[in-house]
Amino acid sequence: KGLGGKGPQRAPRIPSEFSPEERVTMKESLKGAIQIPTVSFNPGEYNTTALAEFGQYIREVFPTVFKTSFIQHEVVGEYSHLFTVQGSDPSLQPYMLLAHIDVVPAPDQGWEVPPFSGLERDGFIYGRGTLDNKNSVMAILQALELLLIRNYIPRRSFFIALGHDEEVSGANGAQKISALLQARGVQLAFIVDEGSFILDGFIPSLNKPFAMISVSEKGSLNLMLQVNMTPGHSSAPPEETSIGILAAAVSRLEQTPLPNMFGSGLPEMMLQQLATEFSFPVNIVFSNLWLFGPLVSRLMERNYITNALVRTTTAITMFKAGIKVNVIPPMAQSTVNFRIHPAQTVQEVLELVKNIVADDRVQFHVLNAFEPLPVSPSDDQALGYQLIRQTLQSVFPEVNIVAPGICIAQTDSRHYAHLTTGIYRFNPIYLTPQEFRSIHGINEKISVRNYETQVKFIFEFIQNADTDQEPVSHLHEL
Ligand SMILES: CCCCCCCC/C=C\CCCCCCCC(=O)N[C@@H](Cc1ccccc1)C(=O)O
Ligand SMILES: [Zn+2]
Ligand SMILES: [Zn+2]
Repeated sequence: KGLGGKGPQRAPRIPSEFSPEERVTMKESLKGAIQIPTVSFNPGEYNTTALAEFGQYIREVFPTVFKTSFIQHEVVGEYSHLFTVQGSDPSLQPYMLLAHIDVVPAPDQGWEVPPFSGLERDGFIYGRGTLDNKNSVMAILQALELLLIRNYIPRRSFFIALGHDEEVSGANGAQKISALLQARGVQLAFIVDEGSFILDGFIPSLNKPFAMISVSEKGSLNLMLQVNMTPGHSSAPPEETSIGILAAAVSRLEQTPLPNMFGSGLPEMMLQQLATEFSFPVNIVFSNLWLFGPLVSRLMERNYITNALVRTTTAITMFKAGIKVNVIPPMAQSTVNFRIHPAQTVQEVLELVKNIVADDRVQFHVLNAFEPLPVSPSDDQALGYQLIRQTLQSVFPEVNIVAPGICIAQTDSRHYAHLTTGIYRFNPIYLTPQEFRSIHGINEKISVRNYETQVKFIFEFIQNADTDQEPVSHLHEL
């Protein structure tokens, strides 16, 4: 399976071995990046001082990247960065590596060390952005810097796009870079972005980690529900108030999960691929989903993470109402954030929601919506997927399970969907459920070892992508 054949004569491969000094520089550079608080608060509302400082910082720590003649660097939307690395063989279709330099806010409360300190403790570097997503920003540039120092010249061109507002929609970063590339007529072989990991301990009876490469991404719908009622004196209240009506409506939504879509796509494919790794009887259950599908589907619902894989989720995220203690509230508003399963559309979700609320007094306002992303290929012919597999095999020989999955959050890659059919969301680092909770949470941290291996992975990946071989089909014997 995978990439085959021996290509024509080419430059010798550069081994992914780093000196002790390089390893120290690598981790210190990441710490410095964490110390710059590139926080996004709201669309258009960022720490612009920090973003500008970050632009200077990468120039300082990756000087070779910035002075190499075959690399063009452009600042887009004021703070995002686009690198065009010109390969020596124009017949090879370019690809793109994505990451984002902004982070979500991190109040000090609850952190073992201040979130923008970048402190190292017990082999871990702490801080906002260590997993989401300065690790990728720095690892991509670090791997390229180290390759260039070793006189590497790529055969296949590639882009590196570093957005500055992914955490608040990507409208000024990724969307502008995407428009620029489209205007230049760029079509990409594939994209690699954040969005999944080598998952360790997510499935109770699976005792080994597995790499989940997300080949699709959930959509979203932010819906504002509003109820207007005539205001008046609270001493003679009406039977129902705008608050009561709206609270009942959102409660109905919370109590009525949208349909379980298990049976229509990727999670089943993932479990089938994992089946042989489980012991009896789980292996039998997962390899016979035609029979045990309903049982597995119910089990998936029980855990809040696997639940997010099988259905469109409903999260009531905002509620606003009332103006004074003794005034019947004229208006109540609530925002509900739906994450749409790839087997559904925005319109279908909207219809379902209206039927659940079933109250004409509730008005619906779509604040914004994004359709789920198409499923990228993960077969033997899929270059991006196969390159990730191949690189995993050499950098993580202990990880022998690779499966396609769904990204339950949204990534900047969605803004580039018209440039390629192959979008792969994968960070080459181990992640436990506890570490998953630290993303946007507290005590986000990365082990120095994990970070070094991420650099190694990208160092290898860039070289692997120089193949001119199309992935070969696996010949099945009859
Ligand atoms: C059986 C196996 C279980 C597997 C479970 C899956 C485990 C999940 C692993 C990784 C998911 C991490 C995702 C990291 C990417 C986070 C990206 C993000 O936060 N995006 C924002 C973007 C956004 C969108 C709209 C407005 C503002 C920001 C998001 O989705 O909210
Ligand atoms: Zn992110
Ligand atoms: Zn994030």
